[in-house]
Amino acid sequence: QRTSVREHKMAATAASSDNLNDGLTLQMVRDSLIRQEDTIVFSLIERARFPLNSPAYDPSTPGFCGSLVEFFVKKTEAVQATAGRYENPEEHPFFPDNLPPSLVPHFKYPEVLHPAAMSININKVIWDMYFNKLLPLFVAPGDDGNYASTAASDLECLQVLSRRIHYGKLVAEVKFRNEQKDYEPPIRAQDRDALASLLTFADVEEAVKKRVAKKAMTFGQEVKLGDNGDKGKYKVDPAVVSGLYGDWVIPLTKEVEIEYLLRRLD
Ligand SMILES: C=C(O[C@@H]1C=C(C(=O)O)C=C[C@H]1O)C(=O)O
Repeated sequence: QRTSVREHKMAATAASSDNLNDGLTLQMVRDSLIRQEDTIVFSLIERARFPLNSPAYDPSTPGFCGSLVEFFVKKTEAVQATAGRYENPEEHPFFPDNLPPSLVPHFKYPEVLHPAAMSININKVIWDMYFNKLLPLFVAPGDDGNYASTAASDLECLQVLSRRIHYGKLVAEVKFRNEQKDYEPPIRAQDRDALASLLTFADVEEAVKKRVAKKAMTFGQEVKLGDNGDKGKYKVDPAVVSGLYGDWVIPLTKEVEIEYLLRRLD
């Protein structure tokens, strides 16, 4: 389901099409982002099976020291940390404080990124965007009592969005390597705006927004035998998905790219 740096590297070795020492190309990174769109759209569709279920977000749920969702995410992240999830540089916890250590044998992930990448985690912003802005746009109001399944679905959405957005580190690394001479002056000047315009490809962004809307139509239609289903009725509104990308996913990915580049010469 996931395309990791390791898979990119294996593909790169097979294709041997590039002279970078680990063979990573912007096209490979973009192909992974495109694949991740499928997972994101499906996760939103899964979450939309449940209504809002606001008791899951009540910050004063007795016995939980925070909301049920917070409790669920913290406990799940602790289990996943023990199983080694956050040893992978592509994974970022939402509650990084006091996570237990991994108990699985150390795997040597390829060192593609500058070490400063480790200090970048914008999951607080992603959490706030997801619960306060996005969720009310694509789930129906109401309460069906399925709070644990709702929390599990929320965590899935949060993790896939976080992975996509933090992939900006890899995007930035490849762009930096491809055009080092252009990137160095604004990095030395710590000039965010200049970096933002260097790394922006408006045509790619437009294509991403159109494609995710199309994926929401394709994956979110009612599939029926014998007729063409309910035309125009989708499990998640395609406009909400392209809005999610245009308003948050793309800008936050670029924010990660900029944060990474600012530290790239440290
Ligand atoms: C991720 C990239 O960087 C920027 C962000 C994009 C995105 O988040 O989809 C698309 C184009 C660029 O403006 C990229 O160039 O692919």
